[in-house]
Amino acid sequence: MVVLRHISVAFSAAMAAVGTALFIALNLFYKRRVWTPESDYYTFREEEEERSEKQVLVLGLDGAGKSSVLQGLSGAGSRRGCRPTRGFYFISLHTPACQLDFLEIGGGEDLRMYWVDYLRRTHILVYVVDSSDRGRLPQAKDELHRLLKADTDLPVVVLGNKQDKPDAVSVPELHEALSLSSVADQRKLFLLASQSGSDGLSRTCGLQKFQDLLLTLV
Ligand SMILES: Nc1nc2c(ncn2[C@@H]2O[C@H](COP(=O)(O)OP(=O)(O)OP(=O)(O)O)[C@@H](O)[C@H]2O)c(=O)[nH]1
Ligand SMILES: [Mg+2]
Repeated sequence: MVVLRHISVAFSAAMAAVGTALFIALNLFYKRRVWTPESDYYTFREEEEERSEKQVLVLGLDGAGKSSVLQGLSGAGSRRGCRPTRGFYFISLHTPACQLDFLEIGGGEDLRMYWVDYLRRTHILVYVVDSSDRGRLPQAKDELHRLLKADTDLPVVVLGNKQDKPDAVSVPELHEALSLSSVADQRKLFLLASQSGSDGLSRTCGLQKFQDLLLTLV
């Protein structure tokens, strides 16, 4: 009986020792996986990047005023007669909430086929229309609807640009010409008037208002 009791005590002690060792090993492993300063730092960086950099894709027919709008936003002021964008134009805006990365792709016919490829990585689409180019409004509408079909969720801000021109169509006319009423029920869609000469954007839709709207949408 005494021998059996000794064996039982020894067995219990051995089990307790194995359990403790297992507990310490698991604890160390778990801590190393989750709590090392490095993993903490990378998790923080991923969250930080996720939170702080938002992509805004800027599209529209050639000559609509995309680069001029972006120059106005960047504070550089719009250079009248700036050159057509032959590829990309990029600016970043630093706001207290996040960094807005604007990417314009040129509106020339040869570049439009690439537009849809950039929808996937963007948070908002800004579509610029020359309100005074009445002859090309149907084309601007077709290109816009092609993009809307390719991405059915993306928030969209349409800028009816060149409102300073005497022959510019009004915002309600533009709404009609671009067939926006059907779209507005399906996604977040805004139509703003703009003019992008010197401080033009701040005079019409308002730089701060435009920026605030983008920040609510990202
Ligand atoms: N009157 C007037 N002219 C504008 C306005 N915005 C742009 N422009 C002029 O329109 C022309 C074309 O402007 P851009 O900004 O180069 O047009 P874009 O859409 O970037 O054109 P691409 O790069 O070729 O796709 C330039 O001569 C601008 O100065 C505006 O609000 N009013
Ligand atoms: Mg341009």
